[in-house]
Amino acid sequence: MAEEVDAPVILSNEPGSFARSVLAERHPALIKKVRDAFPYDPRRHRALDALLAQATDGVIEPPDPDTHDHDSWDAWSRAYVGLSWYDVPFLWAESYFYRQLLAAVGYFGPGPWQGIDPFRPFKQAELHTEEAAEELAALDGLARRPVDEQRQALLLGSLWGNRADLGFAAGGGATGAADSRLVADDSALLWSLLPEGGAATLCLVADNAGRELLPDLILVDHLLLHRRAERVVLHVKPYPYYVSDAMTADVIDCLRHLRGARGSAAEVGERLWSAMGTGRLTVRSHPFSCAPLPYADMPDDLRRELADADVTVMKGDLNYRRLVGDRLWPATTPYEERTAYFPGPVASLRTLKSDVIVGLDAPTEARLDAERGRGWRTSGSLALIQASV
Ligand SMILES: O=P(O)(O)OC[C@@]1(O)O[C@H](CO)[C@@H](O)[C@@H]1O
Repeated sequence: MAEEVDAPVILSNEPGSFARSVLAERHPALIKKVRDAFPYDPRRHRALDALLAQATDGVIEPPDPDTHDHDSWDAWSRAYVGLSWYDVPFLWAESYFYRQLLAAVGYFGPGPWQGIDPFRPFKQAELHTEEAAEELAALDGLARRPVDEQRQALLLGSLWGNRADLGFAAGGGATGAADSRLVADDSALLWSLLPEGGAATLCLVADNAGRELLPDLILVDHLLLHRRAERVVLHVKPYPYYVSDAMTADVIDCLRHLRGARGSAAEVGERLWSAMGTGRLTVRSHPFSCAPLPYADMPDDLRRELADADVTVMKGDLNYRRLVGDRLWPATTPYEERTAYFPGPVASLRTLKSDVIVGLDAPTEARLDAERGRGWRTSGSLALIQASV
């Protein structure tokens, strides 16, 4: 969809910028981490080394002709092949990096490494942390609180769960900053879209696995149990992406983990397991979830599907960038304006981990700039709940 906009697209070539640090520091560190986490053969090592050289000092190479997604990536990369990774849109460069990393480790196969998620060890470790255990144990106390209070607490749990992003942690970002707060809170509008007994369909576009997906699933259970949603469609990624993004395997891991816990957490796990069996909870993995494109360019089948939902909730920073467009918008650009193309009501639950932000009022922006300098946009210590109908 062609759009008349003049906000600059985010590239990674500005010295000192957040985007540049992701390509120059985060991606090389990630290659090393993946290389060390598996006993890859010499061929995989060579492919990873080649990707490291290419992505840091080289130019963009075309996708391998033998891969299943060659045609899509060939079309998406035509304008960028031969250019420096730093001179193309940040969103595109990151997405292609993850796709090339998977190709390097043999994920797309055929071969012995086909389907082996290179990020799985890190996602698994997340599930078994002390913090994750404490969060599940806290559900027993929450179950004794009034239902409205539970619902709001679970919404905030799902929102702040977005800080548990392993790509972000690899870049040294805050994971539990003390100065956390919301810069926008449309939760009342969001709840008005999910009235009790309203037989709503909620589409939840998930972000990270592990410590973000657990609270997402716990929120979903609450909404199904208390009839704020009759049906929930959970969108996950079809392949490993942005380190810790959730796939179907990660949903299953979380459900098993919940069922194996004690008390309220185990009950949540049992209910969600049955909800998948009855179709009240469905998992979807649309190929567009890993496309290097904004949601404004979503294909018609996905558009139709999202149009059927009473509300779509987008989790996380990357979904936010794709929803409003990965550009340096004035922060006071209305969220409604940037999401006007969306086929139904949409909400964002996101901690702020990149330069993109819309929907702020001018005094809030001025206060944040004065109090925190420009770093507030990327530190992960602030969050927002935005919605438009
Ligand atoms: O979507 P998520 O998990 O909330 O965040 C993904 C993220 O860490 O990745 C990008 C850098 O790699 C940032 O834009 C963003 O903060």
